[in-house]
Amino acid sequence: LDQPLVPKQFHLGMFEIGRPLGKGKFGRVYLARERSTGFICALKVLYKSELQQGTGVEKQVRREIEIQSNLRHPNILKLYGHFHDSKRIFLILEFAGKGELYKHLRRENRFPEWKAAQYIAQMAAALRYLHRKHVIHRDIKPENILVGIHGEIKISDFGWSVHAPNNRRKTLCGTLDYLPPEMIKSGSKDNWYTEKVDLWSLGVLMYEFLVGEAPFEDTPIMTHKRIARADMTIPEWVSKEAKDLIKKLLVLDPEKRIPLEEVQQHPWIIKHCVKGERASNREKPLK
Ligand SMILES: Cc1cc(Cn2cc(-c3c(Cl)cnc4nc(-c5cn(C)nc5C)[nH]c34)cn2)no1
Repeated sequence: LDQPLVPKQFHLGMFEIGRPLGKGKFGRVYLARERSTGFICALKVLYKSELQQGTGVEKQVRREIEIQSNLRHPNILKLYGHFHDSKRIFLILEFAGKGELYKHLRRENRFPEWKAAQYIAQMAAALRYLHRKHVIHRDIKPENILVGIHGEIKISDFGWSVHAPNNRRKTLCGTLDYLPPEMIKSGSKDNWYTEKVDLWSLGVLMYEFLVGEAPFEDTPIMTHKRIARADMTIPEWVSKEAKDLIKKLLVLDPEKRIPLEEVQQHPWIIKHCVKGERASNREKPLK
């Protein structure tokens, strides 16, 4: 039943459009309801005119559709279908009831360790699923994560994801903060790299959840330098288990980064996420 939008041919008349939910570089997202079933979804509207400026964004949207349509995981935002008219492309997306994670992070400044650990555990599960399908997300950051009605996180925006191995250069747009050293290193023409890039970004994400700012946040030049040297300091008030996991993810050599299976078994994750943990060391009852 979780795929109620069965028809293969969708068109705009099938939907009642509700309030705008957000906007991105190339369009907007609206709350929408499919008329015949009452199914609530998020309709992402992209304007072809803005995509066709030869920036390769059109290929990204095609890749986003191709990749995300074939993914089914509780921590990955579902893409149910797509259609277009003369001027616009429409993506029918799962509605995430609690919106964009980065807004929660900005509002709360940083997350308590139990919440950050649950989010990182869910991210690790979603990335394991992606990597098993040889999909590298390549753009893991708070802005690309949504929160479902039960507080679970959902990776969205597969515009930058690719099927490994890939030697497409990632043109730099947006923040440098999350780029791994192997992607900013100049020199080799082919940016050939592996799923390990998502492990680095997971480490940056974990740091930002706990500290409230990214580990290499600085001027663009300095961020570049600090990433290339993995030059970060972790505040002393971060628990030693959390420090240990961050240091095992933010490793310059991609091959030496802790694998996702070991992330899920790490003491910091077990301490906060495994049911049946002694209540005494839990600030918040597990659901
Ligand atoms: C274009 C464009 C805009 C964006 C960013 N963006 C994503 C959403 C969004 C999606 Cl795709 C799915 N479910 C959502 N639920 C919300 C939401 C829920 N609450 C309570 N408040 C909000 C906001 N937003 C959702 C909106 N904008 N990406 O590409």
